[in-house]
Amino acid sequence: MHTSVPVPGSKSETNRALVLGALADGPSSLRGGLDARDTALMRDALRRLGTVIDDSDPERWQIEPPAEPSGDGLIDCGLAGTVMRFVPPIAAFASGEFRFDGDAEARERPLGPLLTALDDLGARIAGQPVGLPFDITGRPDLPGGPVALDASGSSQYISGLLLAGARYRRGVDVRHIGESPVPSRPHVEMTVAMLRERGVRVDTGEENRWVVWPGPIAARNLVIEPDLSNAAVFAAAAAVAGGHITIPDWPTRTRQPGDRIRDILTAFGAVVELDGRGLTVTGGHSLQAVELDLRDASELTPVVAAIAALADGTSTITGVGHIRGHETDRLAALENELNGLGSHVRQTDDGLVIEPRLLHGGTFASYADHRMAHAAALLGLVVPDVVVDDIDCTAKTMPDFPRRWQAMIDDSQRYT
Ligand SMILES: O=C(O)C1=C[C@@H](OP(=O)(O)O)[C@@H](O)[C@H](O)C1
Ligand SMILES: C=C(OP(=O)(O)O)C(=O)O
Repeated sequence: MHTSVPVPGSKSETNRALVLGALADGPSSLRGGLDARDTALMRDALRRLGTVIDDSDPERWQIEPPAEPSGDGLIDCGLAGTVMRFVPPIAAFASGEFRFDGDAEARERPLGPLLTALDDLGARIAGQPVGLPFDITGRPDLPGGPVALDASGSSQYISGLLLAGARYRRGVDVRHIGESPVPSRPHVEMTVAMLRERGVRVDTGEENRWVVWPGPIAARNLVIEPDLSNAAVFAAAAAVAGGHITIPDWPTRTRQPGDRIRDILTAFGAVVELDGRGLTVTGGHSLQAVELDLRDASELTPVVAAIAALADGTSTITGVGHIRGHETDRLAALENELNGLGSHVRQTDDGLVIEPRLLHGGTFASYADHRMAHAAALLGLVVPDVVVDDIDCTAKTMPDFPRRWQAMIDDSQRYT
C-alpha cells in the first residue's frame, strides 16, 4: 500500500448538525456533510417535519428550520440508528401524526428504553412498542422534565433526548439507571459539545445525568470532519498489507471515537504518525495480538476483529456486548464469518476471543452491515478469494466505498 485516501464527512457529526439545524432559531449551513444513505434518510425525515434542506450544492448544504416542527406520514429510518433514535424525540413535540419504520434488520434493533422514556416525558406513542414500527402523535406542548432509562443498549437513546430536549417546555433531565455503563460515551460528549456550541445550557456535573435547559438552539455554520470510523478500514489496510497509507485532513483534536484507531493500530505493531499531511500508517511487520476494551469505540469492532484474525497470538475484545443490537448481531456475525474463513473466534458475554489461524478464502456474509463488509474487504487484501456477498451495503455511510477501495489498491500497484 502506498497511497493517500481522503474519506468523506462524519456520519455522526453530519446527522447531529442536521438535527440541530432543523431545531435552530435560524438558517444554518453545513460544509463537507456526508452524502450517504444514513444522512439522506435523516434529511428526508427532517423534511417531513417541515425543515427545508437544500443539498443541491454538494459542498454546502443550507438548512432552513420551521418555526415549529410539523408534518405527517411515514418516517423511513432505513437501518440508521441515528434516525431511529434522534428523530422520534422531535416528532414527539411536533404537530402531526407520524409512523416510524425501517429495514427488516432495523426492526430488530433495540428502541424500547427510548420509547418508554418519551412516553414518561409526555409523548403520545400508540401501544407499548419496543422497536420499529410505531406511531407517534406529536404534542407541541410536550412537558419534558426528568426521566430515567437504561441506556446500556445504546448511547443514542441519550443523545436523541438531549438533542431535542432544549425544545421541550421544561427541557430534559436524563438519568442512566442501567447496571452496565452507557456505551460509546464519546458520542454523548459530541452531542453535549454540539449543543453547547449552539448556546444550549447542558449540565453534566453528575455521573450518568445530563440536564438540558429549555431555550433556543442557535443556528451555526459548520464544517464537518472526515469520518474517522470509516477511515479506520483504510488506515488498517496499511497495517495489514504493509506499505503506508495517508488519510488527509485527520483532525488533531476531535470528539470522534474513531480516533482510537491510532492507538489500536499502534498496539497491533503498525507505525502511526499524525502530522501536517494527515494520519499516516505504516505496516509491514507481523501483527501482534491485542487486548482491547472497545466500549467507547464499539463501531470499530468489525475492523479490529478482522485485523486480530491476522495477528500472531490470541486477541481479546471486551466491553462491546451491546453491538449485538447494531446493524446486525455483530458478535455472532463476526464469529460466524471469521470462522468460515478458517479463523478460531469465540463470542464472550461482552466481546470476542480471536485465536491465530491460517485463513483461507470463502464467502463472507455482510448481513446488510457496512462494517462487516469493511472487515471482509480488509481480509481480502491478504487472504486470496475472499468474496463479500453484498458490498453495496457500504452505501449506508460511504456510497463509493468500492471505488475508493479499488483506487487505493490500484494506486498502490502503480507505485510498486
Ligand atoms: O451517536 C452516534 O452517532 C453513534 C453512536 C454509537 O451508537 P451505540 O451507542 O449504539 O453504539 C455508534 O456505535 C454509532 O455508530 C453512532
Ligand atoms: C452502529 C453503527 O451505526 P448506527 O448509527 O446505525 O447505530 C455503525 O455505523 O457502526
